Amino acid sequence: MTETPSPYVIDADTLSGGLKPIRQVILSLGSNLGDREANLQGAIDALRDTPDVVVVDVSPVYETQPIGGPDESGPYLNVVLLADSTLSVELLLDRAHAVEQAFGRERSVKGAPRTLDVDLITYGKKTIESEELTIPHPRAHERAFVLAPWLDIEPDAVLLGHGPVAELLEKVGTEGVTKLDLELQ
Ligand SMILES: Nc1ncnc2c1ncn2[C@@H]1O[C@H](COP(=O)(O)OP(=O)(O)OP(=O)(O)O)[C@@H](O)[C@H]1O
Ligand SMILES: Nc1nc2c(c(=O)[nH]1)N=C(CO)CN2
Repeated sequence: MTETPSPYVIDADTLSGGLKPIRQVILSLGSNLGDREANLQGAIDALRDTPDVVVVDVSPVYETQPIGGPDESGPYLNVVLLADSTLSVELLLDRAHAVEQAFGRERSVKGAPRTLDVDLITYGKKTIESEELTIPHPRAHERAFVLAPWLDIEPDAVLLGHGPVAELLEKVGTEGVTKLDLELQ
């Protein structure tokens, strides 16, 4: 007797053939050197131009006092992006670094003023701990410059391993973090 394949049984090979899961990712962008607004807008444009990355929302712009870094560091402009992506987390980090480079980012001492910083805050519900990458970002939970703009675009956001972003921001406080009347696209 020959067996006719059931049309209702999903073939796992077909599913894995080229189909990759879509992850919701949160990215934090910061600039405290040069034309800060142009740097952030350029970075958003570059991320929008990235294949397999769809920028879903951009937070309002915040002006924030620098955390760490040399004494002469000036204030940052910070935004948070919500995006959907089928890129692997490694490719996403590569792209983040390429975008930083394109905007003249120089890597000198840790925390030095920078034209552009792109941090991966979360990548779906994944936790990752490798030499190059820690996901969720290990300092996101204590950074009002990440939490405040994130909360604006995702009021019920939860930071994996730490809890609701609204509660984290309440703990950290919003001193030194000012929402500007400025929206980037
Ligand atoms: N979640 C992450 N997002 C971005 N970079 C990360 C992450 N986890 C680890 N890294 C690694 O951190 C390295 C240093 O990043 P970077 O120079 O932007 O640090 P920083 O912005 O000065 O400080 P911070 O890490 O506190 O934001 C990167 O080369 C990258 O490999
Ligand atoms: N206000 C502010 N401070 C920072 C920032 C930043 O984006 N904003 N980024 C840092 C390294 O990622 C270190 N300190």
